[in-house]
Amino acid sequence: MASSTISSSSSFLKPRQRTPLFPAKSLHLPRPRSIRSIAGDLSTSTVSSASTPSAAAAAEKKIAGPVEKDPIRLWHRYVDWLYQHKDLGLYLDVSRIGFTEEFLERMEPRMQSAFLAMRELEKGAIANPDEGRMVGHYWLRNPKLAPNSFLMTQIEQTLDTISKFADDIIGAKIKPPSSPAGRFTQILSVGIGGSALGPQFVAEALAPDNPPLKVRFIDNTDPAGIDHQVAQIGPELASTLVIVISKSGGTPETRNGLLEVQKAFREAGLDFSKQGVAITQENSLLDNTARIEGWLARFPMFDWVGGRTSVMSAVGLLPAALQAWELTLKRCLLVLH
Ligand SMILES: O=P(O)(O)OC[C@H]1O[C@](O)(CO)[C@@H](O)[C@@H]1O
Repeated sequence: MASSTISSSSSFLKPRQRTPLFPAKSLHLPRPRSIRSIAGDLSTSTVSSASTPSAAAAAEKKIAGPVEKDPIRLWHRYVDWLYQHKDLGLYLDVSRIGFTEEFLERMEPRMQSAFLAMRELEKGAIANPDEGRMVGHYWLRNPKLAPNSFLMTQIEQTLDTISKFADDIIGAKIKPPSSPAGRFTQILSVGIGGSALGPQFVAEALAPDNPPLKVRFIDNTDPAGIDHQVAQIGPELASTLVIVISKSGGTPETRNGLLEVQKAFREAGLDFSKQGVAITQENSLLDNTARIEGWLARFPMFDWVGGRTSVMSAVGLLPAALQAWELTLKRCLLVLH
């Protein structure tokens, strides 16, 4: 989501003479609902901010006008208010929602302050005050949007490292030490919640039918589930790349999965460190474990990327690259951007 698109609302939402409220790409399409239910929501939000029942009723009148029934007036309202985003092929008809002009005027300052907050957020404001963090996952899709050159370089260098590592794994320049296949054939992804959803999305939605490395997931702490995955891998454990993903690096469920997998490696007489990869924040427990044990590779998870929005970080892109998603990583970023 580029700043330029957040703030440039005016060309998209009619009427063009009025001050537009909804910017092109910040609109979230509601589920199809009846006009009355939407108008009802508007009334409810007003009621909650009004102090007395009569004040609430008055405010309700101002915000939610009657839904237009007259076909000519409705047509003009439609022409005025049809929202079009030609690039996205998106049309949204808000004309049948019973909002009034006064409602729009009252909302304008609130919307402008929301846009301002969004612009600030994109420029790197601390948007997560509890943890003192920026929120910048969209910089991953276009590093030039990052608020400073350090972050931009960090994103670009990580991309290059992911590309090279994936090429080396697929091209068998980096091999598992004891595999009869002489190359990695499987990925076992260990991580839960936000650290599993991105790789699962990539595997389900983007990977080709027969990727060079097939992927399996340990995404909860169920011992039977973990055993099941390990048993299904069987002798191919010797050619399995284990990617352990945890932003915090300390999630107990993920650590349980890791310990179980490491036990399976020991029992099979395999050296886990030659097949283990960590994706985590620098200096986390997982990062330190991987560094001290000398794992095959470590990739960063930036503190300004939330788990559930991490698919365009190493969390999603390393599995994507290893499954040879047909586009190169940079092209894929371009497409998603
Ligand atoms: O990536 P981490 O730090 O292991 O965190 C995993 C946990 O964090 C979340 O992604 C978000 O809180 C949860 O879904 C999950 O339980």
